[in-house]
Amino acid sequence: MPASASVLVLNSGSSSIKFGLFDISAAEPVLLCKGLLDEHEARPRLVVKDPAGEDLFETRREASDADSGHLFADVLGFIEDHFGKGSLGAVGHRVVHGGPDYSGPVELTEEVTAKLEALTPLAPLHQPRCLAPVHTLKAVQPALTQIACFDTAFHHGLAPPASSFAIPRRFEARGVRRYGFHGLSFEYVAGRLVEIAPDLAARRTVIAHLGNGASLCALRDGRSVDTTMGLTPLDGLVMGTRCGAIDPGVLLYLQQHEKMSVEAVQHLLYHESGLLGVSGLSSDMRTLLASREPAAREAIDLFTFRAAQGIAVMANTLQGLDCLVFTGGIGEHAKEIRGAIGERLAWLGVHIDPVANDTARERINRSDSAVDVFVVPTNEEITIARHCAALLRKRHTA
Ligand SMILES: Nc1ncnc2c1ncn2[C@@H]1O[C@H](COP(=O)(O)OP(=O)(O)O)[C@@H](O)[C@H]1O
Ligand SMILES: CC(=O)OP(=O)(O)O
Ligand SMILES: [Mg+2]
Repeated sequence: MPASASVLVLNSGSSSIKFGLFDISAAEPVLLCKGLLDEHEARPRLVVKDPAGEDLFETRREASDADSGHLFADVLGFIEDHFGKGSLGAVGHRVVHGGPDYSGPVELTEEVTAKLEALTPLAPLHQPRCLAPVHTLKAVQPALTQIACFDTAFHHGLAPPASSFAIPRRFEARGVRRYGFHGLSFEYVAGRLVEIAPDLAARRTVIAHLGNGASLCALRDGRSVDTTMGLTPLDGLVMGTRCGAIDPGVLLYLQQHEKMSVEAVQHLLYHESGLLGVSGLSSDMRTLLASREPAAREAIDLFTFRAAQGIAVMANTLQGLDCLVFTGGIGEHAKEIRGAIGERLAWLGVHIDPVANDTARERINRSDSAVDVFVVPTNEEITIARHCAALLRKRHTA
């Protein structure tokens, strides 16, 4: 491989840290290997697989190594051993919040990194996890180019009224508005839709990204015109441990009557709510689907009720619905959830074919469905690799 021809992509989500190494010497990035940094086990683990999913490498850290940052350095070591010294041209990071200033990828200088760290109160579950590896990798290889790609960027064109909150306007001027997240996923899925169903791609589409975090995006002409997450990734749908949209009076009540501190309310809403809070069992949809506990069923019902409700709201923004796409861990794998959401939306002309839904091979609607329904596996990592490759090329030709 030519020197500096690859990009390492890190995707730090709320429940997982995934990565991919891409060759960017051709127009379209090619996956060389992928992996997972697993912090949930007693000893943090790094697993690297080839593009087909066969194991290439695995290492574990001591339990005392509470900071899994060392694992990022292990990834660099693996790349040097396997692909040669100097083969890595840059690292691309998924950064959840880009704030008002960033509508596209940006190089992570110290100034930019500090600016993004200041946004931590707006994404406390994600922003520190996204930015921690920037420091670790800088300490190991100070000369390495690091690039941030934002969840918020895809929604940068959101305009009032979709982007506005009904509070005095002076707050909007200070950046208090709907930003929206999961943009790297929506961008990828919108691109795939152009390939799968070119006649539909410009039409009224809702993409349902249902993972540990969950949100909806309404697209017209492939662009975001509304979304369920807001200033923070707490708004909108029921999530693994997040509450989604909630009467803001509840927050006041918890502070005034339950005497909870701001930090305690933040912890409750980000870490203890959602599927976990309602079921009292788990934030993981697989566990809930396998459970016979009534509380698990109640959590699932609330999840599908609110997802269907949100899709109807997005359809109203679009003044109709032509196409519905499921993605994310739950959207791609949980046929029961897709089926239940479809049933709640039958009045809107959503009719899912049970056999196609079982196999989840792209199109899953019945032939008499007014709405075309698809399952499209997301790929935030390749979206980041594409952005990094474009930025590096621009820098080269500048
Ligand atoms: N086969 C499956 N059936 C049902 N749910 C699944 C399945 N596989 C993954 N999930 C769910 O997907 C969610 C994680 O989604 P994912 O998009 O991978 O997370 P993240 O938001 O961390 O990127 C979990 O709730 C998990 O239970
Ligand atoms: C923004 C967000 O909620 O991301 P994730 O689903 O990866 O937690
Ligand atoms: Mg995710």
